[in-house]
Amino acid sequence: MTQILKVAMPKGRIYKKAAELFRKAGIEVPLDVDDSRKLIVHLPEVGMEFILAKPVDVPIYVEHGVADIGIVGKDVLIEENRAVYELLDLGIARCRMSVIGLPDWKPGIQQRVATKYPNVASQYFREQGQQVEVIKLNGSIELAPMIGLADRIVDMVETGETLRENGLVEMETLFGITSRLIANRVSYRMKNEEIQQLCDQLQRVIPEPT
Ligand SMILES: Nc1ncnc2c1ncn2[C@@H]1O[C@H](COP(=O)(O)OP(=O)(O)OP(=O)(O)O)[C@@H](O)[C@H]1O
Ligand SMILES: O=P(O)(O)OC[C@H]1O[C@H](OP(=O)(O)OP(=O)(O)O)[C@H](O)[C@@H]1O
Repeated sequence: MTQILKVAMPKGRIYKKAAELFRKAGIEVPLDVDDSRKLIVHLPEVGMEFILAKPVDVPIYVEHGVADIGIVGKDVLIEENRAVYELLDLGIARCRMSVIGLPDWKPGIQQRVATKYPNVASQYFREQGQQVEVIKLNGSIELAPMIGLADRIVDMVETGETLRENGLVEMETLFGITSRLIANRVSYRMKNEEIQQLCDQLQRVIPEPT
Protein backbone atom coordinates (compact mmCIF):
# COMPACT_ATOMS: atom_id res chain seq x y z
CA MET A 1 0.00 0.00 0.00
CA THR A 2 1.36 3.41 -0.90
CA GLN A 3 1.70 5.83 2.00
CA ILE A 4 0.96 9.56 1.94
CA LEU A 5 4.10 11.72 1.81
CA LYS A 6 4.07 14.78 4.05
CA VAL A 7 5.98 17.51 2.23
CA ALA A 8 7.21 20.73 3.89
CA MET A 9 6.86 23.29 1.11
CA PRO A 10 8.31 26.80 1.46
CA LYS A 11 5.83 29.60 0.99
CA GLY A 12 7.13 32.46 -1.12
CA ARG A 13 9.32 32.44 -4.20
CA ILE A 14 10.35 28.75 -4.12
CA TYR A 15 6.80 27.38 -3.98
CA LYS A 16 5.86 28.26 -7.54
CA LYS A 17 9.16 27.03 -9.00
CA ALA A 18 8.86 23.76 -7.07
CA ALA A 19 5.23 23.29 -8.12
CA GLU A 20 6.20 23.82 -11.77
CA LEU A 21 8.89 21.16 -11.43
CA PHE A 22 6.46 18.69 -9.83
CA ARG A 23 3.99 19.28 -12.66
CA LYS A 24 6.69 18.80 -15.28
CA ALA A 25 7.38 15.47 -13.57
CA GLY A 26 3.69 14.55 -13.98
CA ILE A 27 2.66 15.28 -10.39
CA GLU A 28 -0.38 17.57 -10.57
CA VAL A 29 0.00 19.93 -7.59
CA PRO A 30 -1.52 23.43 -7.38
CA LEU A 31 0.63 26.16 -8.96
CA ASP A 32 -0.54 28.69 -6.43
CA VAL A 33 -1.38 28.49 -2.77
CA ASP A 34 -1.22 32.21 -1.98
CA ASP A 35 -4.90 32.87 -2.54
CA SER A 36 -5.87 30.77 0.48
CA ARG A 37 -4.95 30.97 4.19
CA LYS A 38 -4.83 27.20 4.42
CA LEU A 39 -1.55 25.89 5.81
CA ILE A 40 -2.12 22.23 5.04
CA VAL A 41 -3.10 21.17 1.54
CA HIS A 42 -4.32 17.60 1.12
CA LEU A 43 -3.51 16.10 -2.27
CA PRO A 44 -4.70 12.49 -2.06
CA GLU A 45 -4.74 12.13 -5.85
CA VAL A 46 -0.92 12.45 -5.91
CA GLY A 47 -0.34 10.77 -2.54
CA MET A 48 0.90 13.91 -0.81
CA GLU A 49 0.08 16.45 1.83
CA PHE A 50 1.75 19.87 1.63
CA ILE A 51 2.68 21.65 4.85
CA LEU A 52 3.17 25.30 3.88
CA ALA A 53 6.04 26.63 5.94
CA LYS A 54 8.31 29.63 6.24
CA PRO A 55 11.41 28.67 4.18
CA VAL A 56 13.80 28.74 7.14
CA ASP A 57 11.52 26.40 9.12
CA VAL A 58 11.40 23.64 6.46
CA PRO A 59 14.48 21.73 7.79
CA ILE A 60 13.06 21.93 11.33
CA TYR A 61 9.80 20.19 10.34
CA VAL A 62 11.75 17.57 8.42
CA GLU A 63 14.30 16.95 11.18
CA HIS A 64 11.47 16.40 13.67
CA GLY A 65 9.67 14.05 11.30
CA VAL A 66 6.38 15.96 11.14
CA ALA A 67 7.22 16.25 7.44
CA ASP A 68 8.77 13.27 5.62
CA ILE A 69 10.47 15.41 3.00
CA GLY A 70 10.88 19.11 2.22
CA ILE A 71 12.16 21.63 -0.29
CA VAL A 72 14.62 24.25 0.88
CA GLY A 73 17.40 26.54 -0.38
CA LYS A 74 21.00 25.42 0.11
CA ASP A 75 21.55 28.74 1.96
CA VAL A 76 19.11 27.68 4.69
CA LEU A 77 20.51 24.12 4.79
CA ILE A 78 24.05 25.38 5.38
CA GLU A 79 22.98 27.99 7.92
CA GLU A 80 20.71 25.65 9.92
CA ASN A 81 22.87 22.49 9.69
CA ARG A 82 20.01 20.14 10.60
CA ALA A 83 20.14 16.33 10.83
CA VAL A 84 18.36 15.58 7.54
CA TYR A 85 19.27 13.79 4.33
CA GLU A 86 19.86 15.94 1.25
CA LEU A 87 18.52 13.83 -1.62
CA LEU A 88 18.45 15.97 -4.75
CA ASP A 89 19.65 19.27 -6.16
CA LEU A 90 16.48 20.51 -7.85
CA GLY A 91 18.31 23.23 -9.82
CA ILE A 92 15.61 25.83 -9.12
CA ALA A 93 15.73 29.25 -7.38
CA ARG A 94 19.34 29.65 -8.43
CA CYS A 95 21.28 32.49 -6.80
CA ARG A 96 24.52 32.95 -4.83
CA MET A 97 25.71 33.98 -1.39
CA SER A 98 28.05 36.95 -1.50
CA VAL A 99 29.89 39.57 0.51
CA ILE A 100 28.56 42.97 -0.47
CA GLY A 101 29.57 46.51 0.41
CA LEU A 102 29.76 50.14 -0.63
CA PRO A 103 32.11 50.72 -3.60
CA ASP A 104 34.53 52.75 -1.45
CA TRP A 105 34.73 50.15 1.35
CA LYS A 106 38.12 49.87 3.09
CA PRO A 107 38.99 47.55 5.98
CA GLY A 108 38.72 49.44 9.26
CA ILE A 109 39.59 48.55 12.84
CA GLN A 110 36.02 47.75 13.87
CA GLN A 111 34.33 45.75 11.16
CA ARG A 112 30.65 44.94 11.29
CA VAL A 113 28.81 42.59 8.95
CA ALA A 114 25.01 42.42 8.78
CA THR A 115 23.27 39.27 7.53
CA LYS A 116 20.33 36.89 7.74
CA TYR A 117 22.94 34.10 7.86
CA PRO A 118 25.09 34.62 11.01
CA ASN A 119 26.58 31.09 10.99
CA VAL A 120 27.58 31.28 7.32
CA ALA A 121 29.07 34.76 7.77
CA SER A 122 30.95 33.97 11.01
CA GLN A 123 32.49 30.84 9.53
CA TYR A 124 33.52 32.62 6.33
CA PHE A 125 35.25 35.52 8.06
CA ARG A 126 36.89 33.19 10.59
CA GLU A 127 38.35 31.16 7.71
CA GLN A 128 39.56 34.40 6.12
CA GLY A 129 41.26 35.38 9.38
CA GLN A 130 39.15 38.55 9.57
CA GLN A 131 37.79 39.62 12.92
CA VAL A 132 34.28 40.96 12.44
CA GLU A 133 31.19 41.56 14.54
CA VAL A 134 28.20 39.82 12.94
CA ILE A 135 24.79 41.50 13.29
CA LYS A 136 21.74 39.34 12.54
CA LEU A 137 18.95 41.00 10.54
CA ASN A 138 15.78 39.45 9.15
CA GLY A 139 15.32 41.22 5.81
CA SER A 140 16.18 44.29 3.70
CA ILE A 141 19.82 43.52 4.53
CA GLU A 142 21.06 45.99 1.89
CA LEU A 143 19.97 48.83 4.16
CA ALA A 144 22.74 48.11 6.67
CA PRO A 145 25.79 49.52 4.81
CA MET A 146 23.69 52.38 3.39
CA ILE A 147 22.70 53.71 6.78
CA GLY A 148 25.90 52.84 8.65
CA LEU A 149 24.76 49.84 10.69
CA ALA A 150 27.47 47.65 9.14
CA ASP A 151 30.46 47.98 6.83
CA ARG A 152 29.50 45.00 4.71
CA ILE A 153 26.72 42.42 4.37
CA VAL A 154 26.52 38.73 3.51
CA ASP A 155 23.40 38.17 1.40
CA MET A 156 21.96 36.54 -1.68
CA VAL A 157 22.39 37.89 -5.18
CA GLU A 158 20.35 36.71 -8.14
CA THR A 159 20.10 39.34 -10.87
CA GLY A 160 22.14 41.99 -9.01
CA GLU A 161 19.24 44.43 -9.38
CA THR A 162 18.91 45.09 -5.63
CA LEU A 163 22.63 45.91 -5.45
CA ARG A 164 22.52 48.25 -8.45
CA GLU A 165 19.46 50.09 -7.20
CA ASN A 166 21.11 50.69 -3.85
CA GLY A 167 24.63 51.55 -5.06
CA LEU A 168 26.30 48.47 -3.59
CA VAL A 169 28.89 46.11 -5.08
CA GLU A 170 29.51 42.38 -4.86
CA MET A 171 32.98 41.81 -3.40
CA GLU A 172 33.27 38.04 -3.05
CA THR A 173 31.10 35.01 -3.82
CA LEU A 174 30.89 32.39 -1.06
CA PHE A 175 28.88 29.66 -2.82
CA GLY A 176 26.14 29.02 -5.36
CA ILE A 177 22.61 28.27 -4.19
CA THR A 178 19.77 26.12 -5.54
CA SER A 179 16.82 24.44 -3.83
CA ARG A 180 17.25 20.92 -2.50
CA LEU A 181 14.96 18.00 -1.73
CA ILE A 182 15.57 16.86 1.85
CA ALA A 183 14.22 13.90 3.84
CA ASN A 184 13.73 12.88 7.42
CA ARG A 185 16.12 10.04 8.26
CA VAL A 186 13.43 7.66 9.54
CA SER A 187 10.92 8.50 6.80
CA TYR A 188 13.61 7.80 4.25
CA ARG A 189 13.63 4.19 5.44
CA MET A 190 9.92 3.79 6.27
CA LYS A 191 8.63 5.45 3.09
CA ASN A 192 11.58 4.59 0.89
CA GLU A 193 9.54 3.38 -2.06
CA GLU A 194 7.42 6.57 -2.23
CA ILE A 195 10.42 8.87 -1.73
CA GLN A 196 12.54 7.00 -4.27
CA GLN A 197 9.77 7.15 -6.84
CA LEU A 198 9.44 10.91 -6.36
CA CYS A 199 13.22 11.35 -6.72
CA ASP A 200 13.20 9.35 -9.97
CA GLN A 201 10.32 11.41 -11.36
CA LEU A 202 11.95 14.72 -10.41
CA GLN A 203 15.42 13.73 -11.57
CA ARG A 204 14.17 13.46 -15.15
CA VAL A 205 12.99 17.08 -15.26
CA ILE A 206 15.63 18.98 -13.26
CA PRO A 207 16.73 22.03 -15.29
CA GLU A 208 20.33 22.21 -16.54
CA PRO A 209 22.40 25.12 -15.18
CA THR A 210 22.40 28.00 -17.68
N1 LIG B 1 16.66 36.74 -5.26
C1 LIG B 1 16.56 35.43 -5.20
N2 LIG B 1 16.57 34.70 -6.30
C2 LIG B 1 16.45 33.37 -6.28
N3 LIG B 1 16.30 32.64 -5.17
C3 LIG B 1 16.28 33.33 -4.06
C4 LIG B 1 16.40 34.72 -4.00
N4 LIG B 1 16.30 35.12 -2.76
C5 LIG B 1 16.13 33.98 -2.07
N5 LIG B 1 16.14 32.90 -2.84
C6 LIG B 1 15.97 31.49 -2.45
O1 LIG B 1 14.63 31.35 -2.03
C7 LIG B 1 14.58 30.98 -0.65
C8 LIG B 1 13.37 31.61 -0.01
O2 LIG B 1 13.39 32.98 -0.21
P1 LIG B 1 12.13 33.86 0.11
O3 LIG B 1 12.54 35.25 -0.20
O4 LIG B 1 10.92 33.27 -0.50
O5 LIG B 1 11.95 33.63 1.64
P2 LIG B 1 12.40 34.45 2.89
O6 LIG B 1 12.64 35.88 2.55
O7 LIG B 1 13.51 33.68 3.56
O8 LIG B 1 11.11 34.20 3.76
P3 LIG B 1 9.93 35.13 4.13
O9 LIG B 1 10.04 36.36 3.26
O10 LIG B 1 8.73 34.28 3.85
O11 LIG B 1 10.18 35.36 5.55
C9 LIG B 1 15.93 31.36 -0.09
O12 LIG B 1 16.25 30.57 1.03
C10 LIG B 1 16.84 31.12 -1.28
O13 LIG B 1 17.22 29.76 -1.36
O1 LIG C 1 19.92 40.10 -7.07
P1 LIG C 1 18.45 40.28 -6.95
O2 LIG C 1 17.71 39.65 -8.09
O3 LIG C 1 18.06 41.70 -6.75
O4 LIG C 1 17.96 39.43 -5.67
C1 LIG C 1 18.59 39.57 -4.43
C2 LIG C 1 17.66 40.02 -3.36
O5 LIG C 1 16.64 39.03 -3.16
C3 LIG C 1 16.61 38.67 -1.77
O6 LIG C 1 15.77 39.53 -1.05
P2 LIG C 1 14.24 39.28 -0.78
O7 LIG C 1 13.46 39.69 -1.98
O8 LIG C 1 14.04 37.88 -0.27
O9 LIG C 1 13.96 40.34 0.37
P3 LIG C 1 14.36 40.28 1.92
O10 LIG C 1 15.84 40.00 2.01
O11 LIG C 1 14.01 41.64 2.39
O12 LIG C 1 13.54 39.18 2.53
C4 LIG C 1 18.04 38.93 -1.30
O13 LIG C 1 18.08 39.11 0.09
C5 LIG C 1 18.41 40.18 -2.06
O14 LIG C 1 18.03 41.34 -1.40
